[in-house]
Amino acid sequence: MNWDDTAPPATDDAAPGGPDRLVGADADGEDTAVEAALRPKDLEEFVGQERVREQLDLVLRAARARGATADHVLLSGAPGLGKTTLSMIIAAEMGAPIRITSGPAIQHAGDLAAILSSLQEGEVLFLDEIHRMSRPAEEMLYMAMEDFRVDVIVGKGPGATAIPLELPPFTLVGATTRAGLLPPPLRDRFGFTAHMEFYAPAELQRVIHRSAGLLDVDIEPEGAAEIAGRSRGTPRIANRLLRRVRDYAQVKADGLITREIASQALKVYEVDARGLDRLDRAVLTALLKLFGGGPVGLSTLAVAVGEERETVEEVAEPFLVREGLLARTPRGRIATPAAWAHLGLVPPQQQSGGSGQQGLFGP
Ligand SMILES: Nc1ncnc2c1ncn2[C@@H]1O[C@H](COP(=O)(O)OP(=O)(O)OP(=O)(O)O)[C@@H](O)[C@H]1O
Ligand SMILES: [Mg+2]
Repeated sequence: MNWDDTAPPATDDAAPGGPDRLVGADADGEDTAVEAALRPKDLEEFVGQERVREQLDLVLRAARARGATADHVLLSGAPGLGKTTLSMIIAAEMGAPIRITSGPAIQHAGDLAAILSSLQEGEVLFLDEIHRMSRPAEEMLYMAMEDFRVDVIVGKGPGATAIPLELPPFTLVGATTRAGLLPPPLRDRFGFTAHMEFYAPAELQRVIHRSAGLLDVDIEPEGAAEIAGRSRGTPRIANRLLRRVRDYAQVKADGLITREIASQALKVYEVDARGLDRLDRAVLTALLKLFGGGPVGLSTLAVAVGEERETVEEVAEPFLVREGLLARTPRGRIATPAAWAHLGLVPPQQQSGGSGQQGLFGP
C-alpha cells in the first residue's frame, strides 16, 4: 500500500454519502458525541451476540483466573455493530487500561514502535481499522504479538542496526469491517476471532429500551419494536433513529414514543417499514418501473436515479442485497419477487394482458 503523507486520512471505505444518511451505518458527528454515553460498560450489559459474548467471557475469565494477560482478540463485522464497544468492555473486564489507535493513524513502523514501547503490562491496545495499517507496521506487529518484542531500526543504509526491544505482555484488540482484507499471517496471530452478526429485531428492541432509559426518553414496547424493525440490524442506526423519533415525539406529541408516533416520525424522515431510505427506494423503483425488474447494468441504473455508480453500488445495494430485494448477476441487477411486493407493484408477467414492457410506460 502506498502511504502518501500529504493525503488526508484515507476514507476509501467510508461509503459515499454515508455519514449524513439517517440509516447510514457509519458514525456521524452526533453519534460520536452521544455514543460514549450509550456504550454498555460490561459483557452483562452488552445486548445480543450471544455466541461472541459467551466465548469472550470464557477467554477473559480464564485469563483472569491464571492472572495472565488475555489473548489477542480480533473483532470483525459491519460498521455500528459494537466493535469499539466490545474492545472497551474487554479492557474493563480485565481491569486494564486501554490505548486506542487505528490503522490509518499508523503511517510508519516507528509510530507503532512508539506506541508499543510505552504500553504498560496487561494494557489493551485497540487497533481500529487494522486492515488499513501500512505494510512495515504490520510486519512489526507480527513480532510484537507473538514474542512481545520489536526490532527498532537505528540509522540508515549499511550502518543501520536493529535494536531488539522487550515489550510487556499486552492484549491487542484489532477491529475490522473487512476481515477478508487481513493478511493470513496477521489473522493467525489472534487467539480469538469474534465475528459480529447483524442484530435481530428483538435484540435491537432491547438496545433501544436501554438507550431510552439512559437518554430519559419515555417509550412503549411497541414504539421500540417499530424503530427496531427499521434499524437494519445495527445498534448505531437504532440509537440514531431513537433520537430522531424522540425529537418528533417532543415537538408533535407529549414526548411519549408509541408505535403510532414512531411510525409517523419515521415517515417524515423517509425511513420505511423495512429500513429503506429514499435512495434505496429510488434505486429499487427505477429497477422495477423503468427496467421491468432487470437485468440492467449498474451504470444504466445509476444514471436512471441520478447518482454515481459508486453510490448505488456501495451505499444502496449492500443492504438491498442483504434484504433479498435485489440480486447482482453477471447479466446485471435484477429485482426479486420480494422487491415487487415491498413497493406494492406487480411484476410484468403477472399483469393481466401485460406485454412485459408495460412497466416501461405504465403509470
Ligand atoms: N450489543 C450492543 N448493545 C447495546 N448497544 C450497542 C451494542 N453494540 C453497539 N451498541 C451501540 O451502538 C453504537 C455503535 O457501536 P460501536 O461504536 O461499538 O460500533 P463499531 O462496530 O465500533 O462501529 P465502526 O465499525 O463504525 O467503528 C454505540 O453507541 C453502542 O452503544
Ligand atoms: Mg468502532
